[in-house]
Amino acid sequence: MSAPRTLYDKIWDDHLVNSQDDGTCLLYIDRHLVHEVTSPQAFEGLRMAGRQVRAPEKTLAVVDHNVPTSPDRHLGIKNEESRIQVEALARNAADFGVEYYSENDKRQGIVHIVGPEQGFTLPGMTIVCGDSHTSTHGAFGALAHGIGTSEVEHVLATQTLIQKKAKNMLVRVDGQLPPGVTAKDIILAIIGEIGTAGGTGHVIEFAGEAIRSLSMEGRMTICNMTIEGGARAGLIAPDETTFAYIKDRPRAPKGKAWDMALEYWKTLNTDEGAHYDRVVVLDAANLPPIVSWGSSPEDVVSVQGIVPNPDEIQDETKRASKCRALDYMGLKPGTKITDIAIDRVFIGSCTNGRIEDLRAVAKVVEGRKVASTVSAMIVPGSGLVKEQAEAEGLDKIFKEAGFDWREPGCSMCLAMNDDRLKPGERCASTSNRNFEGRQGFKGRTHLVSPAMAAAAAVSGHFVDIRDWK
Ligand SMILES: CC(C)[C@H](C(=O)O)[C@@H](O)C(=O)O
Ligand code: SF4
Repeated sequence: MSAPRTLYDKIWDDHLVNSQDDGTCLLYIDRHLVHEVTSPQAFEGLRMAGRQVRAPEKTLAVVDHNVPTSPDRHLGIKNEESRIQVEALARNAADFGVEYYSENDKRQGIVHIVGPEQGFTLPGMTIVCGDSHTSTHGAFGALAHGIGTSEVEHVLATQTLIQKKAKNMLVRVDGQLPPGVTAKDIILAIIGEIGTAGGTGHVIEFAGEAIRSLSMEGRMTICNMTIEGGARAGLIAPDETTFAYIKDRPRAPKGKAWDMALEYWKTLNTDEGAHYDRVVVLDAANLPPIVSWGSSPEDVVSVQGIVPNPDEIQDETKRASKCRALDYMGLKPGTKITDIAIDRVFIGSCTNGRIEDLRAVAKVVEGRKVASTVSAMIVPGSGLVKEQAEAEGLDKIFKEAGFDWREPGCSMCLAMNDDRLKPGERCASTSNRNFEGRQGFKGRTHLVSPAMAAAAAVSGHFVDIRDWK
């Protein structure tokens, strides 16, 4: 009998091409997603060396960060820098024979929403993208790493990646989530607990009853933000929920190939007695809706809580950084979270820009109006999410409530396009990062779930979604 292995160990072993005495390994890569921000130099490197893309059929390119989300974008991208980046990806994809979704293709969207949607992301695979939130794909039981531009070039040229094996960490979430509490609240609570460096050097596997009960969309939200907890990747073992999501997707295996794949996928779970280097346990039943108050995703508190007082922090450096965060956020210790008024609402991103997120928003805002003091936008994560939402009439609910209904892209998640906060503006956002300037120079971001963002849009301040009638 071989030693019991974790899910991470198994995927790793199945992809190991070479391993050196110092731990340096070469991994085979099954899927490579490419976006416009981190790929131009990589393609340029290939061109200069006279090399080809080794496996174009395992590579998929899509524009997301720089695309405008205004309805007139088919008329062309006005911002010159953005236009140049987008055009470069279109040209590189054509030159190297890589499939490409332009901003006018309805399959276009945020790279981490497009991969799963197309069935390009499958269990047991190694998946890379020049983007930190590649961890999202771990929701399918795939080992998904964000990589840098020089690694993008390496994968394009060789379909392999140089890696050292990470440690195994288990985050088990027991019990059932109370009504109104979501996957977003689970992951924000976990990061609050372990800190943004808590997962450093580890791949985190999420397990437990609460994780098993989540839809694929919720699981993607969890794995998406694993990277904010410092981990190298997030993983959730595939199960019937996973297989049902994948079946009949355009790129999913069909017929006999499906049966064979399914047989393999069912082996993708951690063996009884396998060793984890670290284990964290959380109880879902005790989780409240969570709101971030600072400029790091670990700065979180219950919606029923108050802005914390940094004076109570022992460590001097940490105290100084939290004081700075409060100053940046324009908040005073002791302020009730529900007393914080907001100016903007952003619903979207690869964390929470999928159809279930939009349904959750529609449920909260149907028949109501966005507060007169708030400007709110909803940005579907892909053209297919947009199409589905419109087929269900969600766009009408949003527009009647006073939301701006946009075209798909990263949008105000990171303000690399026209969507951004003005200095001092305070935003309830369903995205994953609240760093200084993330949503615009001097913009103030509070990370929340879609339902919490929707309720804040209507109320003009944070409210406890559990009290929503
Ligand atoms: C632009 C890109 C490289 C970046 C990332 O790596 O995550 C972005 O997607 C982000 O969310 O900050
Ligand atoms: S939506 Fe935000 S987090 Fe996701 S890839 Fe785009 S910029 Fe990065």
